[in-house]
Parts: sequence; structure tokens; C-alpha cells
Amino acid sequence: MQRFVMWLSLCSHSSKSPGDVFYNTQKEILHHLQNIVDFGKHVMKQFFGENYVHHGEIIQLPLDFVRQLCLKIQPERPESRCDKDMDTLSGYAMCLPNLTRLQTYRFVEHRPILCIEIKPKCGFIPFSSHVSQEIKHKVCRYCMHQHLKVANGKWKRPSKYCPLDLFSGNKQRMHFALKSLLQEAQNNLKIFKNGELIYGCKDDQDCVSDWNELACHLKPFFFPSNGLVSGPHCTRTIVKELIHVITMTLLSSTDACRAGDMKTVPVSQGRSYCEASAFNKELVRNGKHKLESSGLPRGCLLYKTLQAQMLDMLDIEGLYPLYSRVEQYLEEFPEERSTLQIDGPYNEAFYEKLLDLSTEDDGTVAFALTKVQQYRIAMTAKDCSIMIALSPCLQDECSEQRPVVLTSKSRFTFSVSVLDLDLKPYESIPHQYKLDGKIVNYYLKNVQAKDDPVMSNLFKENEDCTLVLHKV
Ligand SMILES: O=P(O)(O)O[C@@H]1[C@@H](OP(=O)(O)O)[C@H](OP(=O)(O)O)[C@H](O)[C@H](OP(=O)(O)O)[C@H]1OP(=O)(O)O
Ligand SMILES: Nc1ncnc2c1ncn2[C@@H]1O[C@H](COP(=O)(O)OP(=O)(O)OP(=O)(O)O)[C@@H](O)[C@H]1O
Repeated sequence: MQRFVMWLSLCSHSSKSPGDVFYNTQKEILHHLQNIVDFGKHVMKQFFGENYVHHGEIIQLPLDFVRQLCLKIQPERPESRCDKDMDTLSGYAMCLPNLTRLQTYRFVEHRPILCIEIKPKCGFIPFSSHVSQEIKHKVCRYCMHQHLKVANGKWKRPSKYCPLDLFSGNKQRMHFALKSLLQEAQNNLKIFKNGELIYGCKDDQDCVSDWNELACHLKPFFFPSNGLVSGPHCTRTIVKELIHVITMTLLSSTDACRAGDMKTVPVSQGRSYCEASAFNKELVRNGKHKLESSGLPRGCLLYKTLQAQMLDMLDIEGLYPLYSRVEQYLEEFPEERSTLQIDGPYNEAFYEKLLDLSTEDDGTVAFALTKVQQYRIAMTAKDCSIMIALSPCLQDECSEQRPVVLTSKSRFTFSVSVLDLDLKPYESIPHQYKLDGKIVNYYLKNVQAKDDPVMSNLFKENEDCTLVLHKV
């Protein structure tokens, strides 16, 4: 299995990703890549910790090699991604460690490796007083967005996964969240064996979700001495072991970071569960109304991800007017764009400014800009992925450098990393604002109205009424 992966810039030629910025010249591409490296190095490492973030480095490749590589890769790219072309003109690329491998070892590993990639999405409910629709204080964005995604045809079925369950730190809720991801992986879960995708969606059309097949892949990892009978019982046992391992690695603390003590929001603020979560609904059905949220250990990657996500303190509704203030200022003083560090450099000074968590608006551009930049960090943390690499190990192989997780019949050494930490563009903020409105309105009209008994009766009465009118 190769140790590094190469990442070529993608150049949009459609408007699928609003806010996409176009980089035309070689110089612009180099600058863009340098920004990505600096952002990982000087900003995200501070939030997440040295060991979790791999910022990569820029390399230069012979143009002929890049062209041939792109020709080879192109047929493998999912159709839905082909609105962007790979850059074959600059010769620059990013070299990143292959995160499907263990990151605790510098030398090549020859033993089998399992990797679980999770895109957890936003793990909290907005606590901002700028939120205009009460539903946003009750149901999380992911759960609301599911309905719009199914209606738009992005996915065939809604998922029962709710990020608030995963981020709760409560093992039962986390188990439910992970099981739901395994049932409906969408773009939130992938499993690799020795670097090859064995579970999850290659693209939107092609999803592998056969638990029996998955269990066949996993059996040698979890039950190496083959002592387990086959059949549905065996599949369930293996999936349970897998969920246990993922939970334990997600709760493990394998790093410390500079922003470690920065608390973006007091625990008491904001709701710790989502009313639409299937786990929550099941509890309510059973007459239990209190959802346990054990809280996450401070050092674990989920905790750090959540803290970074919570830099979105005002919600897009509170942020958008501040974005407009910055925009207005830039219209008047366009030359100030670089002083304001909107497109970098993402250096120590940029990081320092992010630490101001005050929410008292003094009417200045400086305040507005800080909130905009914090929001961009939060958006990035809401869209990143976590890679958990696991490799079976023997009892005498435990050490400080090599964290270990145990299952009933095996033990694994593991590493946890975070992936896809390119700062979200400033230009995507208006898109975020519009999308937020669409998600909430769709949910209110099409889901809540049907769930709510009063609204639902109204709905039925309307239906009856329509029928009567029809007859007349
Ligand atoms: O807005 P969201 O929550 O739908 O997130 C987008 C993701 O959709 P998802 O909800 O995970 O299915 C979306 O994921 P897919 O490409 O659809 O797999 C992208 O990650 C997108 O980021 P970018 O615009 O490509 O930088 C993401 O856009 P950003 O909002 O992070 O800019
Ligand atoms: N360093 C890495 N090691 C292993 N796998 C990786 C690495 N980087 C990316 N991948 C795999 O490639 C997938 C896509 O990566 P990424 O999201 O960075 O691409 P992208 O440039 O954002 O593409 P797009 O814009 O089309 O979504 C990831 O979900 C992951 O499975």
C-alpha cells in the first residue's frame, strides 16, 4: 500500500459549488496550495492538535507525468465530481500521507490495515439568539437537511444518523449513531481494507451496504482464530465489535493542542439532543424523556472538532449581516482585501485573531471580520472527515506511542487523523445563507407539518376538503 497520496488542484467549470474560486495561472495555483498548507500548519493544527492534522507539502511534478496520471484517473472519477477538472497545467500538487494507513509508524507497515472514514457533520444545535425559526433550536441541521436531500434525489433514503448522538459522548447514543451510519452510509461513512474501499459509496449511484460481505472482510481482524460460527448472528457480532472499536478510538485522546482550553460555548447553553433523532424518538416512545449526554473527553478528536464547529456562535442568520458589513467596506476600499487577510496568508497573526470570542457587536468592520473568519473555520470543521486506521497487534506491542484498543478476541493499534481541512471560501457565505433558509422551509412545510398532530389534522382536514370540493 502506498505511503503518500497526491492531491491535484481541481478547477471548477460549473457553478455546482457556489463560492468556488477560479485559479488560472501557475502562480495563482501555487498560492492556493501554499494557503492550504499554511492553513493546516498554522491554524488547524492549533485547534485540533499536532498529531491529528497532516498539512502535507507542495511538490512539483513533470507535466507529462501529470497528464498521463490524469488520463488514467479520469475514468475512475465519479460522474458527480466531473464538474471539476484536474489541473494538468501548473505541475504543482500536494503530497499528503495516505491516511488509510497508520500514522504512528514512519516506516512501511506490512500488516493488514482497516480504516474507517467518518464525515460527522455539525454536532450541535444553534444556541444563537439570532435564529429566527424555533425549529432550529430543536432539530439539528443534518436531520433537517436529510429531507431536502432525499427530495432533491441526492440520496434514495433518509439516514437515521444524527450527529448529536455521535458527539454526545454517551456510548449508547454513539452506538446508535454508528449503526445508523452503517445502515445508510451516504457520504458520511467509508471503510477501507489495506487502502481499498470495501464499504460505503464510491459515488452517489454506487453504494456497497451488504453487512454480510462487510463481516467477511472484518472477520479475520476481529476473530483471527476463526472461532466464530457463520450466519446472521456472526455478522451482528462482528458489526457490534466494529462499532465498539470505532467508539473507543473516537473517545480516545491521543493529542493535545494549543486551543485545547478554549471554550467556545458553555455546556449548559444549547440543546444536547435533536428532537428528530430516531434514538430520541424511541426514548420518548418508551416514556423516557431525558437523553443522556455524557460529554466528550476533552482531548479526543470529536471534542476538538465540536469546539471548532462552535466558532459559529451567531448562526448564519447572525453572521450574514456581518458579512454584508465586510462586503460593503470592501466595495469602498477594495485594496484593503489583502490587509484584512481574506485570502490569507493563514499565519500566526490570522490564528491569534480567531481567539477573540466576544459576541458584543461594537459596529466595527474588525468585529464583523473576526466573526466571518471564525464562521469559515467552523464551516470547515463541520465538513471535515475523521480517519481511524486500525491494525491488529500482539499483547507485547503496547507503548506510549502506540495507543491500543481491545475487542473481545483481538487488539488493535490505531491512529486518528482529520481530513479535508481546506478553509471554506469567504464567497460561499451568501450560498450558506440561502441554503439554510431552504433547508428550514422545506422541513417546516413538508415534515413538521405532517409530524405535528395539530398541523397534521389541519392537513387531513384540507385533504378531506379537497375531496369534497372535487365531488362538487
Ligand atoms: O452544505 P452541506 O452541509 O450540504 O455540505 C456540503 C457537502 O454536502 P453534504 O451535506 O456533506 O452531503 C458536500 O459534500 P459532497 O461533495 O456532496 O459529498 C461538500 O463537502 C461541500 O463542500 P464544498 O462546497 O465542496 O467545499 C459541502 O458544502 P459546505 O457547506 O461545507 O460548503
Ligand atoms: N490523504 C488521504 N489519504 C487517504 N485518503 C484520502 C486522502 N485525501 C483524500 N482521501 C480520500 O479521497 C476522498 C475525497 O477527498 P477530498 O474530499 O479531499 O477531495 P476533494 O478535493 O474535496 O474532492 P471534491 O471537491 O470532488 O469533493 C476522501 O473522502 C477520502 O476518502
